[in-house]
Amino acid sequence: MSYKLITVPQGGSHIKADSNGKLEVPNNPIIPYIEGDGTGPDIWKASQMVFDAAVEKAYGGKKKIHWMEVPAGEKSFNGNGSWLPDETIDAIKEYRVAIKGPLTTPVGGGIRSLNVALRQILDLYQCVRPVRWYTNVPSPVREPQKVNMCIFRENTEDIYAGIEFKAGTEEQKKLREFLANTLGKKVREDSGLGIKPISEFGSKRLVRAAINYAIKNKSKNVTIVHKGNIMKFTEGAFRDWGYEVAKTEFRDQCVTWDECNGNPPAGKILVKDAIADNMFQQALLRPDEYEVLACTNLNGDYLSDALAAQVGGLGIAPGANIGDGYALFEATHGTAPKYAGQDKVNPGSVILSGNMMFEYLGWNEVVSLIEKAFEKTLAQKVVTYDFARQLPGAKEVKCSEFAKAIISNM
Ligand SMILES: NC(=O)C1=CN([C@@H]2O[C@H](COP(=O)(O)OP(=O)(O)OC[C@H]3O[C@@H](n4cnc5c(N)ncnc54)[C@H](OP(=O)(O)O)[C@@H]3O)[C@@H](O)[C@H]2O)C=CC1
Ligand SMILES: O=C(O)CCC(=O)C(=O)O
Ligand SMILES: [Mg+2]
Repeated sequence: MSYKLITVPQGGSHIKADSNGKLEVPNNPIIPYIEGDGTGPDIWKASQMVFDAAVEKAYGGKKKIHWMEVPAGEKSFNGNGSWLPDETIDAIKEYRVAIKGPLTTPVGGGIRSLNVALRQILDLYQCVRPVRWYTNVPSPVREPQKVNMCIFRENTEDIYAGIEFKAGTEEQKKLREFLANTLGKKVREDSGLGIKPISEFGSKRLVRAAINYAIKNKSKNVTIVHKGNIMKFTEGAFRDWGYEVAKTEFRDQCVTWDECNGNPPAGKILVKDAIADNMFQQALLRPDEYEVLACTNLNGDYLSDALAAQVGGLGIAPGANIGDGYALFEATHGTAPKYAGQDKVNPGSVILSGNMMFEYLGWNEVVSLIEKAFEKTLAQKVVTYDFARQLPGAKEVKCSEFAKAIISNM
């Protein structure tokens, strides 16, 4: 495909998929990236430095990523008048695997989230966010080493579908009148209205992905997180469809809580559920009893930041948006705008998101190099401001310096 806004790097090749959907990764893949808004450019620069150094170190020049910038967000709007050009979507589809920095979403008006739009348009239905603790990282809990969970957040539905009507508008009036006259449900005249779609298809494919991950990683349990006592036909249905997947598609591998009273036979994955508010306290009080969490979109969003806090904060919270044959890696956090341009924030989040990308590509030598060098740098107490402010004896470094320290530890 030819592009007007995007320069395709010379010397790179496409990542392809075979007829079973298995990725075929060349030694010189072209990988699209979005540097992001706010602190995005600082973090991206630092992360890219680490990725290139790790690939060079692991393969001595035999493999190399050909990075291809694709426009999105403020930089794109200022350059070409579009927040999210079609070319960006086309390029991510064409090249299959991409990585991005955070993009700003205004509150209460203005454009809808570009981050959410990318997930929906590309049908990246799994938001995968692993949460674990690293030695020396300051944490507000006594035993952060007990936190080792992976959030699977449904990424395309729920209130993120963007079906909302502002109070005082003609659309709101029509919907309110329909609710009152046809369905007998009255809401206050001055209400904003939102619709929360949760489908059987969307719920089942997310829970299926979570259970497959649990099988692959030998996890002992999968918890379906929902608010089904209050939102019976959305959150409650998510729970029921989740159990249905476990019982019908993974009968040999899973046992549900009800079937074994919480004591699964050896070798079986325990599938249980938790009402979301309880899940937040369970995560603090009994974190080691939870490994994989399958969540609706909003619950997963809230839980992501809360769990990240338990292991030190958003500065090292990685993530991936994954669909069938396509993936877009990105940190859990946003643009942290007050630190923009200061070369200050922790790039660990994007570095670890990149490491999830290398795992997805099967470049395991790079994964291991980055992981070990990252751990070693933290062990030396060389950290950015977020950890330095709570870590006695720490050496505080800038975002770029943290990246250089990781490279020197490879
Ligand atoms: N996927 C995406 O692109 C996302 C985009 N956003 C968007 O980002 C914007 C800002 O959102 P906001 O709610 O402030 O949340 P942010 O995640 O941007 O920041 C919240 C706080 O988290 C800490 N933090 C975030 N990133 C880092 C980092 N790399 N290193 C160290 N600390 C970090 C900072 O804490 P402290 O102040 O304590 O130093 C920061 O003030 C909004 O427009 C929002 O919509 C939000 C989430 C995801
Ligand atoms: O798109 C946004 O601005 C926020 C998204 C978000 O918080 C998330 O995906 O965790
Ligand atoms: Mg969030």
